[in-house]
Amino acid sequence: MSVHTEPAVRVTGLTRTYHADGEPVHALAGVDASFQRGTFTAIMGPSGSGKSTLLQAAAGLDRPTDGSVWIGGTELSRLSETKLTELRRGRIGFVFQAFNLIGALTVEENILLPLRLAGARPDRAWITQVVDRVGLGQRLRHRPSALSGGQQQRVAIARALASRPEVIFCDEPTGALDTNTAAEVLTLLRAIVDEHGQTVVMVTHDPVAASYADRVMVLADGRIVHDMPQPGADRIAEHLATLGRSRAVTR
Ligand SMILES: Nc1ncnc2c1ncn2[C@@H]1O[C@H](COP(=O)(O)OP(=O)(O)OP(=O)(O)O)[C@@H](O)[C@H]1O
Repeated sequence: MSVHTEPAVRVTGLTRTYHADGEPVHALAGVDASFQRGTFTAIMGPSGSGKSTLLQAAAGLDRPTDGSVWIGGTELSRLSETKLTELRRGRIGFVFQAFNLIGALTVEENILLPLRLAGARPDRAWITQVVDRVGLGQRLRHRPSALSGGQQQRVAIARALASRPEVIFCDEPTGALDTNTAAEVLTLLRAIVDEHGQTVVMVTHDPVAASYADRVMVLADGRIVHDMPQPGADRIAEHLATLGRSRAVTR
């Protein structure tokens, strides 16, 4: 497979079984998916359908029970914990709903932290571009507590971009933001894909947030039940409602 055409992320036969009170819970029941470079995918589905589990496994934060995860040409299950940590720091960005910034560090220190932990020298030209893109040039010396929620999430996005990762995973990145601030953050994610060719995979419950993506994948009971090119917020909402009705009938 050519280096240029291989997907940024590929998962095959991905299975994750938890055990709760001795009973198996099949959070992922065999998921196959590829995420091409320079694309923005939204992952949706009812609560408990396996969205976060898929994201965590694809990002190497959790080891699947079975199946494979590829980041570019690297298969994660073959890596030692040390190599997996290195890969996460250098080749993957992660944006959380709760921002997860370090309160004692400045905005600039937060953005550079993953590079420092990796012992990597920051690419100053790239960092300047990222800071400009997220609009935080005047805030670099501030602490996160002095910023609004939207600004804090933009710091988290800059931090995720600092190492020029192959993919950025976002778990409900706008879940804690009001509508206008959410729109700013989603516009930024869209621009990162369009202007920098980044790959973004985002879990969201919000059809409007998903309408910023190129593709919408819907999970139910640990499986992909819809995988569609951007259908628009109204059709996304219809698909989710249909799913809710059919699940209600089958239970
Ligand atoms: N650590 C765990 N131990 C046991 N079961 C778990 C664990 N983590 C997740 N699960 C179960 O796995 C299933 C999938 O969970 P997951 O968090 O991936 O769903 P989700 O689609 O992200 O849900 P939500 O939209 O509510 O965040 C659920 O049934 C959940 O209860």
